[in-house]
Amino acid sequence: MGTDMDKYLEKAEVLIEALPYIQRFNRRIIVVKYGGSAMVDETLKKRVIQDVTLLKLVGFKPIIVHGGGKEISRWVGKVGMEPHFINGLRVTDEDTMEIAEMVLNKVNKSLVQMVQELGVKAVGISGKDGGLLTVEKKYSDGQDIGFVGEITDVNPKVLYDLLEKDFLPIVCPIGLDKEFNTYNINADDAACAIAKAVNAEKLAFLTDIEGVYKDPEDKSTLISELTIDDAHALIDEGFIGGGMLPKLNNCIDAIDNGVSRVHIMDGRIPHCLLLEIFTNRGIGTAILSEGEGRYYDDNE
Ligand SMILES: Nc1ncnc2c1ncn2[C@@H]1O[C@H](COP(=O)(O)OP(=O)(O)O)[C@@H](O)[C@H]1O
Ligand SMILES: CC(=O)N[C@@H](CCC(=O)OP(=O)(O)O)C(=O)O
Repeated sequence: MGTDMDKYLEKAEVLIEALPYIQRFNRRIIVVKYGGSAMVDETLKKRVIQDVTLLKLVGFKPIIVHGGGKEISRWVGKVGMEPHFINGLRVTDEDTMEIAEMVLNKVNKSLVQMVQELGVKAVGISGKDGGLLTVEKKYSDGQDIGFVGEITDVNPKVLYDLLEKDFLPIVCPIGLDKEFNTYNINADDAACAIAKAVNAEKLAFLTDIEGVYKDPEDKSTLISELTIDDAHALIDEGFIGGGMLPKLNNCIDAIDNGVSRVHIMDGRIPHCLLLEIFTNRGIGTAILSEGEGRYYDDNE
C-alpha cells in the first residue's frame, strides 16, 4: 500500500511530466473547437473550461471556437420547426438563421462568464467582429441549403490584438458575406479556418465520441492515428457520416495547411485536453501527415 509520501511523489511526477509540454507550447496558439454535443452536461462544461483556462495560465495562447448545434436544434424545435441537415450542415432559412445567431451568442457569453469565474479575462466575439470571418453562400452537393456560409477570408487581427492584451478569445461561428448578410457557419469550418490563419500549433476538436471509428457501431474499431491518405480513404469508402464528415475534412485541410497537430477527442472524458496535451496518454484520434508520429520527438 502506498504511503503519503508515495502519493505526494506521484502528484509531483504528474507535474514534472508536464514540464516539456509547457516549454514546447509556451506562447504558442492552440485552437480548441468545443462542440455542442460535448456541452450538454454542466459539470463537463466546467471541466473543459477549467482545462482551457489552465492552458492560458501556464503560458499557452488558447482560442476557443465553439458550436452549439444541439442547443440550436432544441430552440428550432421549440418554435415548432424541424431541424434539417444535409451532409452534417444545417439547412438554414431566415428564421433558422435568426434562432442560430441568438443561441450561439448566448452560448458564447455563457462560456465567457465561466472563464471569467476562473479568473481569466475572456472576450466573446462572432466571426462578424473585426471582419474576422467573411463568407460566401455554400452549396452542399449542388443543393441550396440557405444561409450557410463557406469561409472565403479570415482576418485574424482582432484575435492577435486580444491575445496580445492577454485576453482569451471565444469565437462563435457566424459570419458576413461581402454584402453584409448574416450566415451560419459550421463550427468545425470556423475552427479550421482560424487555426490556419493564425498558424496554430495545435487544433483540438472536442466532441461527444471517443474519436474516429472505422465502424461507429463497433467500439473496437477506434482509430488512434490516422494519416491524411487513410482519412481520405475512409471518407471515400463511406465510413464517415453526420457531423464527423465536416470535422474530418477540416482535419485534413488543417494538416495540409500547416497546422502541426490535429486531434479529435472525447469532450466527455474529464480533463481530456490536459491529458492529451500534458501526457503521452494518446486520447482520441490524431490526424497526421504521412510519416509523422503521434508524439513529439525531442528534436522537434
Ligand atoms: N466513423 C465515425 N466515427 C466517429 N463518429 C462518427 C462517424 N460517423 C459518424 N459519426 C458521428 O459524428 C458525430 C460527431 O459530430 P457532431 O455531432 O457534429 O459533433 P460536434 O457537435 O462535437 O461537432 C458523432 O457523435 C457520431 O455520431
Ligand atoms: C451550417 C451549420 O451546420 N452550422 C452549425 C453551427 C453550430 C455548430 O457547428 O455546432 P456543433 O459544433 O455543436 O455541431 C449549426 O447550425 O448547427
